[in-house]
Amino acid sequence: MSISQIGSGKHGGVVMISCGAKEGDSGDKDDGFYMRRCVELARKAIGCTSPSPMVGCVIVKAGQPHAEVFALRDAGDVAENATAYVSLEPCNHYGRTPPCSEVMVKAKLKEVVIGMIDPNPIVATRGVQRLRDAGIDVVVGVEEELCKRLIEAFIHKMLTGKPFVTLRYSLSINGHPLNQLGEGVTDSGGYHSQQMACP
Ligand SMILES: Nc1nc(O)c(N)c(N[C@@H]2O[C@H](COP(=O)(O)O)[C@@H](O)[C@H]2O)n1
Repeated sequence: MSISQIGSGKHGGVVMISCGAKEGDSGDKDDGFYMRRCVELARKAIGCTSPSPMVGCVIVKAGQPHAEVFALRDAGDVAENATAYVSLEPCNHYGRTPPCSEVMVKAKLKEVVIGMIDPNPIVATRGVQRLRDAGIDVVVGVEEELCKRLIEAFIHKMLTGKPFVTLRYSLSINGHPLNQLGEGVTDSGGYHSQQMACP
C-alpha cells in the first residue's frame, strides 16, 4: 500500500492530497521535509501492507490547482447535489489557477460549508457570493477558530503585509536567558512541534 500527496513546496501554497510530478532540482532544502512526510504517510499503513513494506510517496509540483479542485476531481459525479466542506473560502479569481468557485458550480454541489472567509482581499467574500449567485447554499464560520489557527501565518501576512514571526526563548525561573531547552519543549504534537513541522 502506498499513499501519495502533492504539495507546492518551496514555491508556497497549501499541501494537497493528489498526484503530479516533481519540479526543480533534487538538492533543494525541501527534500528532507518531503521525505519526512513520506515516512509519516507510510506509517499510516502500519499492519496493512504485509508482505509488502510500508512505502510513502510525495509528489511536489508548483502551481497546482487548489484543494477544492482536487477533492471534486476525486469525487467525480458523486459531487452532484452533495455538500462540500472546505476550511477556507473558495476563491473566485484567476490567479496561478482558475477560480475554485467555478469548478464548484459546474460540479452542481447543493451546499458548501466554509470554515472561514479568505483574508486575501482578492478573494474575501467573492467566492461565497459567486456560489450563492449560482443557487448553492453556503454556510460560513463552522469551526472558524480551528481554521484560522491552521493558517495564522497566512492571515497575518494578508492583514499586515508582514511575515509571521515566532520567537522562542528559554528563561530560568529568575528570568535569565538559558542556552538550553527546558523539559518537554520538544515533545511531539504540541504547538511548537507543529510549527517546526511546517516547510
Ligand atoms: N480556497 C482555497 N483553496 C486553496 O487550496 C488555496 N490554495 C486557496 N488560496 C487562496 O487563493 C490565493 C492564491 O490563488 P492562486 O493560487 O494564485 O490561484 C491565495 O492567496 C489564497 O487567498 N484558497
